[in-house]
Amino acid sequence: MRKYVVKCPKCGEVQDPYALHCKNGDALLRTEYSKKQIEPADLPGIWRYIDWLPVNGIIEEGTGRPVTYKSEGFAKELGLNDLNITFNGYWPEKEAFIKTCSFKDLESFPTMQRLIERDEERIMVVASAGNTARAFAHVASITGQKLLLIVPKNSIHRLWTTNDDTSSICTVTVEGDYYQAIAMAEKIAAKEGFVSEGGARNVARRDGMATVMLDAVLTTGSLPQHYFQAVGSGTGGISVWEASMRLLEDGRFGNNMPRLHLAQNLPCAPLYSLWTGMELTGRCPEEMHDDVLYNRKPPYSASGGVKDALDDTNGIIYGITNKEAEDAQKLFEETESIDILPAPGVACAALIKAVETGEINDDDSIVLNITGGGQKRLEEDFATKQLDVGLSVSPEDPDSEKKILGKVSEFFYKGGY
Ligand SMILES: Cc1ncc(COP(=O)(O)O)c(C=O)c1O
Repeated sequence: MRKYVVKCPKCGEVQDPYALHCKNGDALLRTEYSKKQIEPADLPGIWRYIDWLPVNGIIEEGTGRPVTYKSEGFAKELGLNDLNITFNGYWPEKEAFIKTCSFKDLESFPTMQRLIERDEERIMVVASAGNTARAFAHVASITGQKLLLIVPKNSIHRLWTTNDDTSSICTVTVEGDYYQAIAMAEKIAAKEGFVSEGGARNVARRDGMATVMLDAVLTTGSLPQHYFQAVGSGTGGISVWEASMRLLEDGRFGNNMPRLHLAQNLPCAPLYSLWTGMELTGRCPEEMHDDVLYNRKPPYSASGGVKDALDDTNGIIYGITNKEAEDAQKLFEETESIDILPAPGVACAALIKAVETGEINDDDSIVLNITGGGQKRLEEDFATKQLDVGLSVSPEDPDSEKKILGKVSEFFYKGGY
């Protein structure tokens, strides 16, 4: 029996396991695993959840995974009795070993493993506002897979690594925002010799992020009533919804579909705007607490996308101001004694808001996804180095594609391709 099939949730047709689109429409394809009850494996990192990852082997160096623990400090501050934190980052005292300090490693490792299983020789193209690029650079520096990163110029401070060998990574910056980096990456990925990692449409990325809910539920023993996360594309929200469906079918963790509480950073909050119908104006992404949360084209209305996830879970989206996010981040860091990235500060603020508005009760079971943290903690243990930028292009430059292809040829093939 096959370990899994990739199916369209709308038309029900089984598709090629590596397909990114349904032949019959725009739905996000979904993995269906033969094994209906998950058994944690004695493997490092997220591979512990290999039963529900669309891979057959593992990358052993990928030892990071989400770690769930019951909050005391932050919970007490908010008056909550069952707040569980799923921490994605570096915090060895809690056995958290994600060395890029964000949950994007949960996506990059299974995606890379699938490329290996497919004997993929082409150059993988990744567009990112920073944390995703760092996660893909990390795994590529381990496996040696050729990687072209396309990132907005103002995100380069996030492109650091703890690994020495970065010879398989070519980095290009775009003078523009994340959307312009995505648009450029799409053009390059469509050319011969390149492969796109697929973004929200890649089941390996989503099932990798789904391990947040798997870890939370296997640690606490039951599906939570509420799940909080800061979102840009909302892919993490879709992923935990899909994980919850599998856990419901598993049958051992209760009958409760967790309610999604997604949080966006105002005023640059396209998902919040789509969901509320409210028009927002502001200088985006400059005016944000964390610009990794700005995605101008999130997968909202496609079948199996963010809207379906919210509808099915009676979900809610919060609009969070910079001040609210800053205060919440500070409170979390002080009460839990670990540094976190700015993005999860937005999720912390949403949780505070939910308590204040009565969306949740003191005794409700809650999972708070800290999507990134421990960077300061990591710097105590490891030296980090910035990735070199090979080229900078402007989206207005009609020769930008040509320049990127020239750079790639020089970087990987010494100009000979
Ligand atoms: C730390 C962190 N949290 C949350 C998000 C939002 O994730 P998504 O765009 O999948 O919704 C990102 C995106 O890059 C991130 O880096």
